[in-house]
Amino acid sequence: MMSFLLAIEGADGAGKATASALVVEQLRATGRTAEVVSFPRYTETVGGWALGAMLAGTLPRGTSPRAAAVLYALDRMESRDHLLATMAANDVVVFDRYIASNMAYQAAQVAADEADAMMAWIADLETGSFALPRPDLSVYLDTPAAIARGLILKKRKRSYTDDAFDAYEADTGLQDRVRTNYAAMAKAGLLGQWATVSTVSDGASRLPAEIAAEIVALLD
Ligand SMILES: Nc1ncnc2c1ncn2[C@@H]1O[C@H](COP(=O)(O)OP(=O)(O)OP(=O)(O)O)[C@@H](O)[C@H]1O
Ligand SMILES: Cc1cn([C@H]2C[C@H](O)[C@@H](COP(=O)(O)O)O2)c(=O)[nH]c1=O
Repeated sequence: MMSFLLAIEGADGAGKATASALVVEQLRATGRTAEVVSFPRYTETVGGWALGAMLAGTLPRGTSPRAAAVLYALDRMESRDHLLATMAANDVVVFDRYIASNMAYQAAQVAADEADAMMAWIADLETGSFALPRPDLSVYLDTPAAIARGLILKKRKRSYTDDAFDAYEADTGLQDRVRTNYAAMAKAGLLGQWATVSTVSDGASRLPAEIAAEIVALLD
């Protein structure tokens, strides 16, 4: 079975996990098989464990953007069998973050004139060297910074840290640059087709089920 690969992307606290779960629920209600695969897989892979330590700030040394990119790609590479099995068993696989996350976040941590090269290098590493499949559609959940910050505080306790904000979430400048990168990637169609879905209306969060329905409609 050829499954449709849908990537839900966005800054921290954009509402990706919530939307991904509801998209799967709504797809199943229409008779399609669907499952979420969430990256990083903190408790399932060596790369995921190392990323948890990096985000918790407990790694002994700082991690360069390129080294971090390799760890995120490694987490997906280690997940290859799980990914292929999920694809074989489902009409739609919904990624709660995928390769575009690596491109948006690591390009946000290098000089502006190196950002495009960083994105191209990551795309080549993951889809070329590591032979990971490209998404059929990436959806950028566009959530304003102030709202996303509030939603991060509502998140459940994480496996890798007790802190309210991990290292990337605490860096508001990084989050702003990540948003800029996502908007540019969606416009340029990097990695394939994109759609942008706003999660707010009149300055307030939209209902999660309504956001998910807009995403499901994109597949139809
Ligand atoms: N549209 C929404 N309206 C109200 N609350 C929401 C909405 N979307 C998500 N939330 C809540 O915000 C919190 C964070 O949401 P979620 O985990 O989906 O974000 P995320 O983008 O996956 O975060 P991260 O990438 O940082 O892990 C959760 O407690 C969730 O219930
Ligand atoms: C998959 C992936 C993630 N990141 C960044 C984005 C977040 O700040 C953290 C952890 O993700 P979570 O959704 O909060 O659990 O890691 C990244 O830089 N590159 C990636 O490939």
